[in-house]
Amino acid sequence: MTKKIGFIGAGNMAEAMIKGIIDTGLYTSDEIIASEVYAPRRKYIAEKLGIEVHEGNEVLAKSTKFIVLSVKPQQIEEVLAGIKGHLKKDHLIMSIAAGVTLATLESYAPLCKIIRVMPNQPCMVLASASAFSRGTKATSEDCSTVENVLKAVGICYEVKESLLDAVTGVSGSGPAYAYMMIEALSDGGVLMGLSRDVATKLAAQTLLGAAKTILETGEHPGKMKDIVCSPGGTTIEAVKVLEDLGLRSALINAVEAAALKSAEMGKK
Ligand SMILES: NC(=O)C1=CN([C@@H]2O[C@H](COP(=O)(O)OP(=O)(O)OC[C@H]3O[C@@H](n4cnc5c(N)ncnc54)[C@H](O)[C@@H]3O)[C@@H](O)[C@H]2O)C=CC1
Ligand SMILES: O=C(O)[C@@H]1CCC=N1
Repeated sequence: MTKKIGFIGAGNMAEAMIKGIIDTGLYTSDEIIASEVYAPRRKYIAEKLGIEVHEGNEVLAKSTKFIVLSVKPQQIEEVLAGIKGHLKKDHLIMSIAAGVTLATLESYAPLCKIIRVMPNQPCMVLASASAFSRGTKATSEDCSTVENVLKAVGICYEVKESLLDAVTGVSGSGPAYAYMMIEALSDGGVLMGLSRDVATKLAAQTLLGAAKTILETGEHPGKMKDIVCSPGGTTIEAVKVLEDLGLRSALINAVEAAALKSAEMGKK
């Protein structure tokens, strides 16, 4: 057991998390191992992040006690079946797969301690929002191990497993909604004559600034919205358009749709 952490599946999320963990100094690149079936991806990750990347998952299971399952939900069963013989009771498995329940994970790896996490993609810039639930064998120390990783790359909360679907709808899938908003705001800026580059940077910084304001002041978003809306001014004209077109209900329905999909995936 020479490595501190191992990622099975070196895709987008694994890359984002590993980059965040290295950048923040929690683990060094030589303390991290990954396994990945796709050869060009192995080469890319090894070169970009300077970590050991293997084709098979067995080496990884033998090299570390802390395994992150970062493959797609549909691949979890096959991956765990493939390394079952190497999984011992001191292995801690952190799954980030959407919709795969603790009960399902525990049925695939009955000896192991398991924690189910819903992170989000901005872990690569140390600004992720995650939540986790512990399985029946996971100890408080295991939760701390997982929290150390999640807190190194952002904020995290422990929640009841039944709430992880809601977390998926808000923050797991949420970056996609925010990227769409940035893209659309930028389109609006271009429509009104700004260059694409300036419009995108202004839009992104505006979402970042609004988010920082809520997190740092703890103020209600509605109160801050009111402060921006001058009586008879420009913003309230735009707010009326957004209300007429249903921005709020579109977002509420989007969160519900993603959460329901996550719950549906958990029933399989
Ligand atoms: N993309 C996102 O923003 C988020 C994704 N998640 C969850 O994270 C997990 C990974 O998602 P992504 O990184 O987006 O997917 P991805 O498709 O980019 O990464 C999965 C990687 O696993 C590799 N792989 C497939 N089978 C394998 C096997 N048997 N052994 C080793 N490697 C194998 C694939 O080649 C691929 O590189 C999913 O379960 C998803 O539900 C959770 C939160 C956010
Ligand atoms: O779309 C998905 O299924 C994954 C889980 C949350 C974000 N991406």
